[in-house]
Amino acid sequence: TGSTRPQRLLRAVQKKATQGDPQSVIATIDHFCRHSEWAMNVGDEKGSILDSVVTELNPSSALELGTYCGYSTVRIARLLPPGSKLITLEFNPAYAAVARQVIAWAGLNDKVQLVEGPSGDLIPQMKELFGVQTFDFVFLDHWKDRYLPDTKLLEECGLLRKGTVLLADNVICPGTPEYLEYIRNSSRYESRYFKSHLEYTKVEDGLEKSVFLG
Ligand SMILES: O=C(NCc1cccc(CNc2ccc3[nH]ncc3c2)c1)c1cc(-c2ccc(F)cc2)cc(O)c1O
Ligand SMILES: [Mg+2]
Repeated sequence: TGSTRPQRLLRAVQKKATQGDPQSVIATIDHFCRHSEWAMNVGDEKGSILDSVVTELNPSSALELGTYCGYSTVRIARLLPPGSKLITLEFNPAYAAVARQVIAWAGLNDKVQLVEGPSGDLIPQMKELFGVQTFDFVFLDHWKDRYLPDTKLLEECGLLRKGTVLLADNVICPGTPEYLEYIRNSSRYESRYFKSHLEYTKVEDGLEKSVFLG
């Protein structure tokens, strides 16, 4: 029984990145994915767009759907102001186990709460389980056919407020057609597409930024 790709990614982080230095964790993962093994992290190009959206918003409460190895978790959490919280949901226990160690290596445990389970079950429990009122920022990067149902669930559970920003990865590749159709035609959102590339490739992909209007 050999190692998995997430485990090899984690080993690279623990070998090459500086403990407590989120930027070196990000750089190590990007190098690993570019020169050793591709992995489905948001990557450096789309990651810079993610950084600018988070920096401009300066969110106190943030939600990430789809942790994977924790790359975007680290990108987001490193930019959060003191006292703010990022809740990240991961369904796959093996991914969650790797992500916990990547987040710890980056020294971001006090800003991140990783919760294992499916978004469909956890979103309705956010208020009672985690004392969340509403989210200022949501990053969608989990199963692409869950983007739309989970966005509707966030609305129904009163977890969005006027001005909440949703940022969706992979709206071109692999693609989220139903989500794009809904969000771009809904009068309750103001959306903008940020053209980019699929992580570590020349294939087109992009991020859709949508502001909830209430
Ligand atoms: O599919 C993707 N990511 C989602 C994903 C995928 C697998 C497992 C999980 C398990 N995690 C999970 C699931 C359900 C969940 N519910 N609540 C939380 C939660 C968490 C999540 C993806 C694919 C590609 C891609 C691949 C190949 C290719 F050629 C081009 C592009 C690029 C990306 O950037 C991607 O993000
Ligand atoms: Mg993605």
